[in-house]
Amino acid sequence: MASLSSYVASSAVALHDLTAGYGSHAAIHHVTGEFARGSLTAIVGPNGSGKSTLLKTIAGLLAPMGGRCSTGRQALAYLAQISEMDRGFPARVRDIVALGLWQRRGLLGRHRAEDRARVTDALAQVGLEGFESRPLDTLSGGQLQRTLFARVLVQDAPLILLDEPFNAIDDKTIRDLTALIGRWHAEGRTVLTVAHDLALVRAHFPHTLLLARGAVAWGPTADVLNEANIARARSFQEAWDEAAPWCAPNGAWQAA
Ligand SMILES: Nc1ncnc2c1ncn2[C@@H]1O[C@H](COP(=O)(O)OP(=O)(O)OP(=O)(O)O)[C@@H](O)[C@H]1O
Repeated sequence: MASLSSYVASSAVALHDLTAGYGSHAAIHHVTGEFARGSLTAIVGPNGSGKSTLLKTIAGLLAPMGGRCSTGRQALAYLAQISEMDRGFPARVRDIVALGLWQRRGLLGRHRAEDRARVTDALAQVGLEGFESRPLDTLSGGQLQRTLFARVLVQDAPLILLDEPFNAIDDKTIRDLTALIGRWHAEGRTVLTVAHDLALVRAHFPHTLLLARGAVAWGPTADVLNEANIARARSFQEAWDEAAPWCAPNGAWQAA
């Protein structure tokens, strides 16, 4: 068996017996596995199964309650669910996209001509030419998601975490954004995407993690998304008990 250090080095994200949640409530339990460098993985599961919690923990926004989550300190781009965003924030499209530069320039750093060109180029790549000055609160849902993808483009990170990027957007936007995700994958980046549409996952994501507070199945999408696994994930959800102790002592949610 590989040592933990070689295991971590060969992966972009390594989870070891990871438990994470809020206060005393563990939302994900005893998850162990790795996202290989350069892999493209969909994270699927019922509502409340811990998908966003896992992404937030990988992004470093939540500390593990138990176990470990290692990203090897590589730069990462994290896109929260659009519903978590304050659409009334007084900003223009160019400001939101330029936030992707902060690791390079600092939050208050002056932007150079090359930075402005980068922002303009990223907007063109997501089909938003000429949108630089548009206030955030005038964008449609699809335009906002395209703006956020432009920010990820500008960030140029090797690890990309996307939380439900296909929610409430039309088919054309979904096609354009999945093409962009496919390009990031072809460039060798590691991409983790929370998604609900299993047909879309089967068509575009080579790997899948099926989550129901623990990893029900994790591997090639065709192996993971079978009827038995999907039914198992659903049954975990139906068995959910809000008053349960914070964590099954034997890691009962873990994949068999
Ligand atoms: N900030 C929070 N404080 C307390 N509990 C939370 C918080 N955020 C999420 N939870 C709880 O953690 C559990 C997992 O939530 P999470 O958002 O990770 O699920 P999800 O799989 O992303 O769901 P969905 O598909 O509905 O977005 C749920 O029971 C949820 O109520």
